[in-house]
Amino acid sequence: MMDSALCIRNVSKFRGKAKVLSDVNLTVKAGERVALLGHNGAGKSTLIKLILGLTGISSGKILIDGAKPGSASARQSTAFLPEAVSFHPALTGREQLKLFARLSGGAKGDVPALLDRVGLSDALDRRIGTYSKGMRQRLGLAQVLLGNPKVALLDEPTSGLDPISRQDLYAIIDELAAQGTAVLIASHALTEVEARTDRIAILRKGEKVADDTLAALSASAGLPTKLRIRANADHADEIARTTGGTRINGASVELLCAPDQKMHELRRIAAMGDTVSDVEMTPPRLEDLYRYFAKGDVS
Ligand SMILES: Nc1ncnc2c1ncn2[C@@H]1O[C@H](COP(=O)(O)OP(=O)(O)OP(=O)(O)O)[C@@H](O)[C@H]1O
Repeated sequence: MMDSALCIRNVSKFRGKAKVLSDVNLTVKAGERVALLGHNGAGKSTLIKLILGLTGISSGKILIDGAKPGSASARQSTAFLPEAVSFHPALTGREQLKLFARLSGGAKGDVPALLDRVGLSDALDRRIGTYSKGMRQRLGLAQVLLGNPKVALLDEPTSGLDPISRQDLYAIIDELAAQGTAVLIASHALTEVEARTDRIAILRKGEKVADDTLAALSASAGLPTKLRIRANADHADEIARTTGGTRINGASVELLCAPDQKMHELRRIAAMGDTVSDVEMTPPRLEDLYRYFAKGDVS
């Protein structure tokens, strides 16, 4: 556990008398991309503030590459991209990155190549005041890349961006992880993080209620897979009767089956021979899992 770039152990946080984080454990290894999900007020921002050393831990421990939050070493190892990153509007993208490199001491990199990498080469010498929100987020990520941090904390990095900009941003996040940075992404954008992270952690009312790969969370939640069976000719009624499924239109039958029943059902459908023309399988999505874990459907 201690070899993780980010290690959060039994962390609790009180705000006055209210316990806003309760005994949270979370680790992120070098090169790992972990999504931090949770309802409004679940404690995501508080956890990020604790990692950044902006507010004190009530009990437990956080280590960033072995260093305590807020220490010079931890600050050197950590990068933070807020939801709406802001820079001095009078600086150009090139000036901002050069300034950041100088202020952060060790950051070295080919600034024009980096701005090209994040799709800002045309805006290199334009004032940031003229940048769109997506351009500012890209510049923020360029800054994160330049710092080559051990841990990157990204708070809703794609909020308010168009679909192409979102994809571009995730490609840059992948690159950040590939260079060995441990990436923690706080987000409400379930579909995005489903495809672009290695692990999902879910907070509910300050407690971590899930932390695993999507596949493992699906297995532990035991949520059903949807099978849609398409009938040949007019065999839909017969298929519905045999499987106990529901007719959803003239030619198809829908059936929900538990994970341990899936293979059994598929064999049964295969045995129906030519009455079936096709079967589509839809496993539970992160949205279903999120509802299960975050909304308290856990029994
Ligand atoms: N400075 C503060 N003083 C008192 N209570 C606070 C403070 N900041 C946050 N809280 C409370 O702590 C709890 C967790 O808030 P937090 O902002 O961490 O949630 P979040 O998961 O980031 O929510 P969102 O998705 O809305 O950003 C909430 O009940 C909030 O009201």
